[in-house]
Amino acid sequence: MTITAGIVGGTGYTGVELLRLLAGHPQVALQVITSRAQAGVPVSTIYPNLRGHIDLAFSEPDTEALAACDVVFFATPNGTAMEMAPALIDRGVRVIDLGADFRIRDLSVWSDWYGMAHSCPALAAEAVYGLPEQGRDAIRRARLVANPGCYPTAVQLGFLPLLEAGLVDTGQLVADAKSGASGAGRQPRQHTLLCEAGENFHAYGASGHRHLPEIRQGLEAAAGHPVGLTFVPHLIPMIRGIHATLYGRLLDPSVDLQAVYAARFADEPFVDVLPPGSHPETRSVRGSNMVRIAVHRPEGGDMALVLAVEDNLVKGAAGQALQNLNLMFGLPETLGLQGIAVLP
Ligand SMILES: NC(=O)C1=CN([C@@H]2O[C@H](COP(=O)(O)OP(=O)(O)OC[C@H]3O[C@@H](n4cnc5c(N)ncnc54)[C@H](OP(=O)(O)O)[C@@H]3O)[C@@H](O)[C@H]2O)C=CC1
Ligand SMILES: CC(=O)N[C@@H](CCC(=O)OP(=O)(O)O)C(=O)O
Repeated sequence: MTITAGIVGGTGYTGVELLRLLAGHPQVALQVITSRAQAGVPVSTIYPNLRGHIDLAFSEPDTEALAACDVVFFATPNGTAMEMAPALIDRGVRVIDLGADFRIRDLSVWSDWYGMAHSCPALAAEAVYGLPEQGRDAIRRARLVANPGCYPTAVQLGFLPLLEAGLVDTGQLVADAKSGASGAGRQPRQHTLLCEAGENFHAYGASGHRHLPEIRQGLEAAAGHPVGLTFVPHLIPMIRGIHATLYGRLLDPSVDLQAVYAARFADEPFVDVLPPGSHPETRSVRGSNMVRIAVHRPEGGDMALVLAVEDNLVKGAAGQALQNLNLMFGLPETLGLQGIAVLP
């Protein structure tokens, strides 16, 4: 079986990462790749790493061409997929949105954070949140998958075992997360210039970031009740990678956290629970779809401390999107995703 795929927004960092991964997937044939600014230009002219692997040129987004695909990925700014997805889904195309248009169930919350009205509420209600480790059966059946954000993937996976088993005070969760600059996308912006981001380190969005409601929604589903979460993102001077440091006050400090995490993720191909005492490094997942997690219980307190690392462009975006495609089309979940991280 060959699945035909299209990508809307192929020149951004998540789009090109998707191209790299699809080029190595044995059962997906890329048929359409769009960019308005680069229409007509061969993909390999912009991204020479794909020379000899992707023999296509960028084209203008065109519903007719995209409707001939089995699946279409949107790697576009927020607000684009919700305009184009309904026509494709009506034509029987399955859609995976790497942006945030379909991630939040409460559309008034979505509008507050994303600053626009939602143009297709019925589809938003139908969309399935694409975090396989929390609900892969619904993803298998989905016509429309909302691929999680990069921070939400690391933070939710890190907290899930604690919340599902009711082990922590869910009123006071803390997620302190650091991202490389590729998380801000390829559009030139002052704060990601080398001279601004290099040799520099700072928090941002400390009073509120748009990933807060997305993370909270997933954690509340895991806990079964409302949770209190403080989420503080930071920009660190590297290109790829997210490191999340998560804190939760244990209700029973004698619990064996290592055993809880090992059991919860034992059958997950893309979550690696490290041995006791480990400190995961972002480079241990660079270019791979793996999340590596270590759990600690620091001396002198009752805090559960979880360290989680991922590549924001792979498990945090394009890799997870391909994992979702595999589920949606009944393929082995790991197909095309078993590349080993690049280190150093
Ligand atoms: N960077 C990251 O780590 C992560 C990003 N994401 C999300 O993935 C999405 C893409 O991110 P990223 O790759 O960084 O994005 P970029 O902003 O770097 O790229 C955007 C792409 O979308 C295309 N595009 C822009 N506007 C439109 C439009 N109106 N219609 C059709 N195509 C359009 C652009 O091409 P052109 O303008 O030439 O058409 C370009 O190819 C975003 O929603 C982002 O929030 C999710 C997880 C992680
Ligand atoms: C470092 C950095 O700037 N990261 C981005 C988040 C990454 C992202 O693109 O998230 P969405 O998919 O939800 O848009 C930010 O904080 O805005």
